[in-house]
Amino acid sequence: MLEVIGLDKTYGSDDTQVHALRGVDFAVEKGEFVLVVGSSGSGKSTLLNMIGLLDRPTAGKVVIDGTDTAELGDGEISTFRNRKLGFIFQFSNLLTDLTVYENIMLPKQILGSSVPKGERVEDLIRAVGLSDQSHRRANRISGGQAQRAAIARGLVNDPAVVLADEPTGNLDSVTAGTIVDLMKSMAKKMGLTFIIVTHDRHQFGDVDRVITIKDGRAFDEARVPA
Ligand SMILES: Nc1ncnc2c1ncn2[C@@H]1O[C@H](COP(=O)(O)OP(=O)(O)OP(=O)(O)O)[C@@H](O)[C@H]1O
Repeated sequence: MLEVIGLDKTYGSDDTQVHALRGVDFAVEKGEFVLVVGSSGSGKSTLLNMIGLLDRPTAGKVVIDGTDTAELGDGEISTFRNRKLGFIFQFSNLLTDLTVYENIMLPKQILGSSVPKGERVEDLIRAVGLSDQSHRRANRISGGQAQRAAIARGLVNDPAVVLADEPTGNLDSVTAGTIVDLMKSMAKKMGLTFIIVTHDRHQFGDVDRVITIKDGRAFDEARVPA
């Protein structure tokens, strides 16, 4: 489903170079629920940005659902990203003038799916527990409800891989727990592959895999060098 091969990322020019990723290799199977952890500045967001095709690596490649994304031109990348990837951020980033329903529909509209599959969207909204909020404006709902809407928006195009950067980082611990439960249940129900960057590994309980980033290198949980 996802292969990260020899991924390297260097920021800046000669005198001020930061080598953020150094030969990162791993593969994730369909349906895996994976956490990416590591101390501040270790390279987690850089890795997520490369997998999310928001930035290009200096070397190496990312293969998503059989497509070598290094081969995609700049024009093809955004369509591929909208079709294959779902994003959930720390802040829900909803458009406050739109309703919950309209926010959730946005990725579908960007993709230009000619007729919105209304019924499936309704199912999704029900599954995230927002049926009675879907016609409220996004600025009239709570932080937890906004993150539920952001999850639905991230899943609406039935992505091959869902990428989440600190999805519980802005929530109190009780609400964060409900959001973790929701992501896990949606992953199971829809057979989705999740890759989640978090500072709070324990909030997530049992997961399929934990990848630790240390100084730009990736390690499986049991093998992180001291
Ligand atoms: N756009 C950029 N330009 C230059 N350096 C950058 C850029 N983005 C990240 N870096 C540097 O790359 C390294 C890795 O940063 P990154 O944001 O990936 O770490 P992180 O593990 O996500 O950190 P945090 O947990 O604090 O968000 C850091 O040294 C950072 O300063």
